[in-house]
Amino acid sequence: MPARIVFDLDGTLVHSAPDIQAVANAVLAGEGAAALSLEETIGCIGSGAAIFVERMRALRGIGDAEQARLLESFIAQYESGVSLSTLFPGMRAALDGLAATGHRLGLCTNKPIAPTHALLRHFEMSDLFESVLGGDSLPVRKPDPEPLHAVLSGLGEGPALYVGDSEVDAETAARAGVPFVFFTEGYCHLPHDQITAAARFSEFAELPGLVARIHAGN
Ligand SMILES: O=C(O)COP(=O)(O)O
Ligand SMILES: [Mg+2]
Repeated sequence: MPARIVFDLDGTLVHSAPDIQAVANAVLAGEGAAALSLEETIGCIGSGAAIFVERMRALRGIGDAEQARLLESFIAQYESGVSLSTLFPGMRAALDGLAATGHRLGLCTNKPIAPTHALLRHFEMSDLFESVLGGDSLPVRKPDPEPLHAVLSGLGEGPALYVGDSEVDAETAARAGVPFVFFTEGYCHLPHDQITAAARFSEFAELPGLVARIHAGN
């Protein structure tokens, strides 16, 4: 039976941290603050742009009074940050294969919707997803289950799965009552044995088999 398969974006489909790092460092340079390493950047990703900027400020000792101004500057530059991002190996082939099998694909990310669409356009992936929501599309964002429910409603009926890379995604899926599939090569902030998942994978070539197995109930 065709399933509704919803994906996270940053750290799941796309290694986008180098672009986010570049935008963050442009903002920090304007403040005369030291640049973030890639590792520090990854530690700030997962809960959307406002939390990213809060964590970035905390790392560099920049006070709360600067939040609104720095967030505005970060958002203004975010859409242009696509050229340093790369697709996780085998991702496109796996998703094309799932779509060709009749599964309906959606995207539920905490990245704001404008840079989300910019990244999808850059990688010519917009047509893959029938339903797409970003971190600023609704009044609430992940780990609130509402965005995942809303993306799933856009995909009609059928069994559902959420595929993501972080503790935020695992919590979202659990709260939505949707089985979680954990991609282990992304930006998770917890030890992987603390992530509850119906299945986990490190290579996209494994994903179509996992989807078939989960829906066969074994
Ligand atoms: O932008 C973020 O902080 C996280 O984005 P994601 O939900 O696609 O991982
Ligand atoms: Mg992610």
